[in-house]
Amino acid sequence: MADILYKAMAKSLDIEENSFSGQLGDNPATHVRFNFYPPCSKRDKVLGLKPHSDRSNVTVILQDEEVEGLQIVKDEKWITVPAIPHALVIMSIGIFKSPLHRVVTNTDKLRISVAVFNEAVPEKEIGPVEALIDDKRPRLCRNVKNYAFLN
Ligand SMILES: O=C(O)CCC(=O)C(=O)O
Ligand SMILES: [Fe+2]
Repeated sequence: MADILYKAMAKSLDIEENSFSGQLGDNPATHVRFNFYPPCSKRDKVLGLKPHSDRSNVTVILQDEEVEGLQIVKDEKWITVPAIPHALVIMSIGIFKSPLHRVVTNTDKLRISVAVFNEAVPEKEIGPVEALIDDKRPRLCRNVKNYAFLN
């Protein structure tokens, strides 16, 4: 699925279809995290997951269909991502922003989510796609290997 997303992202930027997937190679690393948030009586004091950005190239989240909790920062405010049945939340880095996000707790309902992280294997060097760099949009970071260890 990540490959389909990388290709769609490249297409939307009008660059060669394999610009992102080509960099990650044939076998990018996929990690899956199952999150379980028990009900919490101190909702105002306890977070399910503290504010963070994912280090992956793309994160796909299957949220609990009934219980909201995921929030992202937009215009310096926390906004709740709606829980839409069967919909996936997709986060990325770079031009497609990786929002700072957190999970708030719920007083009487537990919440479950599944996050799938797709990223380059450590020995693969990744960096900004050359076709996206120009005078108006200069390179913002160097190429890196062992990306996971830098985080
Ligand atoms: O539970 C969620 O909706 C988000 C989980 C998350 O951000 C993560 O596992 O990195
Ligand atoms: Fe996350």
